[in-house]
Amino acid sequence: MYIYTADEMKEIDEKTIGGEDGKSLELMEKAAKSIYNVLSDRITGKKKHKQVLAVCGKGNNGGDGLALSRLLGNDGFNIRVLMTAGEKELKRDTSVELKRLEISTDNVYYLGSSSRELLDQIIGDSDFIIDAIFGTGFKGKVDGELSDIMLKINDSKATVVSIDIPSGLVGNNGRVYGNAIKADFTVVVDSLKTGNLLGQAPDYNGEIIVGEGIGLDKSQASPDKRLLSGKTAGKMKTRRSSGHKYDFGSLAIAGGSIGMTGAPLLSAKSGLGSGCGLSTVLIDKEAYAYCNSPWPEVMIKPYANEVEFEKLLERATAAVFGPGMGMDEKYDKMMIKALKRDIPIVVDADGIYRLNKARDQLVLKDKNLIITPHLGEMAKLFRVKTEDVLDDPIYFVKSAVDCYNAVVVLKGPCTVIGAKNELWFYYKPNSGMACGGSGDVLSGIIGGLCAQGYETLEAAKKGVVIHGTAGEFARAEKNEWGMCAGDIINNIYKGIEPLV
Ligand SMILES: NC(=O)C1=CN([C@@H]2O[C@H](COP(=O)(O)OP(=O)(O)OC[C@H]3O[C@@H](n4cnc5c(N)ncnc54)[C@H](O)[C@@H]3O)[C@@H](O)[C@H]2O)[C@@H](O)CC1
Ligand SMILES: [K+]
Repeated sequence: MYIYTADEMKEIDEKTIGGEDGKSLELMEKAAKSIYNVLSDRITGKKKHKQVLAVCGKGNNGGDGLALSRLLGNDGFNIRVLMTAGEKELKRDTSVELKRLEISTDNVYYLGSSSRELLDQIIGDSDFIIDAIFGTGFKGKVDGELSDIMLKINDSKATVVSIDIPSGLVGNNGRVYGNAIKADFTVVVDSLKTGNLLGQAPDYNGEIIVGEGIGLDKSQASPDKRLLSGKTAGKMKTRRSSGHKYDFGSLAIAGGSIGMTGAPLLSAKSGLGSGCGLSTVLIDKEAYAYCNSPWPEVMIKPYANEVEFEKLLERATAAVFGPGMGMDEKYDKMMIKALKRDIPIVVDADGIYRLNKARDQLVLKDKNLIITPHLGEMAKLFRVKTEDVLDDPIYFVKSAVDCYNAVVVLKGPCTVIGAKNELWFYYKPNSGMACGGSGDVLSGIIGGLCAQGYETLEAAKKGVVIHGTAGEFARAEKNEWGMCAGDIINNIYKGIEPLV
């Protein structure tokens, strides 16, 4: 499934309409029908007693909401409409849809004209609220009376259905700068937009359902963004029954420092969990004394200097560099040694900001490099603020791909994987994954897959899916509060199963 930015979608809309009279209204009707088809499966009960309040803005999203209201009205629902813009401000098609609705003017309310008591009352006694205030054309911040109305809707008992995107979210990046609607369902028109997945979208979307296509002309769109899932991650390679441990690769994890020896251990254990034959933590001699492993299957080898470090790397078929390593400059030399080896390397955590320094000293052109930053690490890599990355994560992923000739995994509730000319979005919000060690587990899985011979993009895609699925199983066992990195590790095998 392809994903578009709101700007790309606007171009597609314009190309489809192509100045043809009536075409945009036809698309609006198709959008409404596709949303209606999704909803009719989900809205049950005696329709004639159900109150629907459609809250509609001046743009095409508002028009979609009005056209949908007509279909729901024909179906037996009681329809009321709250317009958030005056009649004269409405876009032409939206104005046409308001007339087509043909409901009594008593049931059409206007923000700014109707009293707050009355609006609070109609919000309070609605069973369903259709959120068609803003769609992907929204930019900026919601404030004033509209913001109060949104909060009222969010607090109401009604089931809230957002059309295309919860109103108040920015269509390109999913950011919320003021208030926004919190939906129970978001019914996306035709195709997912990046704003449905990124930024704060997971806190507002509710369940996301993509409606059927509305016949948009995408012939000139050249899409590069796709949804990553168990299906698009591809299958695991079969394992040779007669194979021995060296056939399944040897992973080295360089990391750990005093107080942070657990990070490389989590990564090493996860590498083994992903099927790799051997997993070894390479740790600074000083920190070695503090390294207590609960896993005897993980080897731990200390080094005193970069020469010893390089020697220990010799047998590795892939490496993870950075978990729990700390900021000490002495590790810069180890990083250069690691990157000079002709093996795939996952640079994670404290390794990431070092890449900036190492870049001038290395030829990264033909390297099999994977970088796995979270938002803050991406910001550090480019010496910008975290907010800047949130504003345009796609730009930073693409820039990191180009700067470092790497596969880039920007971790978050929607993880974005970037490679040359392609981007993959893995949308699996799970607040239980937001805990120390979860990233180490991911780098270990990806490293373990690289050690077994999966190429970098394939390892990143599979690794992200395995990690996310393992996290879902951990959540099912222990909930989002109770789960921790060790629980994700214990479920890696369940994350692999769908890919076998
Ligand atoms: N061609 C069409 O008719 C189609 C329209 N579609 C719908 O149209 C939506 C996009 O429509 P539009 O581009 O008209 O815009 P929207 O309906 O998303 O709403 C934005 C409107 O509010 C204004 N606005 C933007 N930021 C604002 C702010 N901070 N405060 C106040 N007003 C602000 C904009 O100027 C615009 O008029 C999609 O989300 C989708 O729902 C789709 O159904 C596909 C087909
Ligand atoms: K909306």
